[in-house]
Amino acid sequence: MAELQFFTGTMDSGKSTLALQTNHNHAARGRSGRIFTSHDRAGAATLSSRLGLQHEAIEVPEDFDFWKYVVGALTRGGRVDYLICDEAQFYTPAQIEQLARIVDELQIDVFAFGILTDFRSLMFPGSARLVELADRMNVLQVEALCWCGKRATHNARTVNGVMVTEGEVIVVGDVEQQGEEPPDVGYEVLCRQHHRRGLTAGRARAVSMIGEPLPFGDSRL
Ligand SMILES: Nc1ncnc2c1ncn2[C@@H]1O[C@H](COP(=O)(O)OP(=O)(O)O)[C@@H](O)[C@H]1O
Ligand SMILES: Cc1cn([C@H]2C[C@H](O)[C@@H](COP(=O)(O)O)O2)c(=O)[nH]c1=O
Repeated sequence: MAELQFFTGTMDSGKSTLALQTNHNHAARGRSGRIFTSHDRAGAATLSSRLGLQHEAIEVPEDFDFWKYVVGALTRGGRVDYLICDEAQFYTPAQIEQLARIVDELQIDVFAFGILTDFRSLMFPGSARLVELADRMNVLQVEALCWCGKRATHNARTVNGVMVTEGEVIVVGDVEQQGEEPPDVGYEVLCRQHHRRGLTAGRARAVSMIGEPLPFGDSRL
């Protein structure tokens, strides 16, 4: 039986790497797949992983119709065994419904990868529909970590190094690496407590460097 599977985790938890590995393993067994993505950091029509791998992909704009695309490919005599769908948080709920229909009516496996919540910790509409419709939901095993060492569960956005909670939902960007200058718009993965309190690594560092003795010790961070 074909399945709609949703692989989710914070930014930088290995989703795109897993998407490329999944494609590799299925293709190595002679299965024929199609790779889709939307707004990848590496540019349009590319699925890229921070481990350095990348693959050509089909870009998914808002008006793209998965059902029409797959039925068209099959009608022209093509073979489609599975779909890899990266950055699925950016797909519309209607597109997620098309993916579920492809699984049910065409018996084609769909592997979708994406983050669950945006920088405000609200679900992306596409991810919410995936949670509602997926046969199986898998949380990535490699834990991305908050600066405090706890498992990171939330994606924070920073503008000039300061965490923000207002702005456009879609802004392509990357997590900052240690020691790097903060970019104009960047992201940082945090535990819930530090996301809720707006306490990024940079702010925690600044607070702990204030000369005055802290009334409650470091525990207030
Ligand atoms: N230099 C590195 N050495 C080993 N692992 C790395 C390195 N750089 C990134 N990674 C791994 O790659 C993961 C990010 O992979 P990626 O597929 O781009 O994530 P996602 O698609 O979830 O944002 C990191 O969590 C880390 O485990
Ligand atoms: C939280 C959040 C993220 N984005 C963007 C930033 C990146 O370009 C992608 C996530 O990619 P990754 O492979 O999972 O690292 O999403 C956004 O547009 N809006 C947000 O709120």
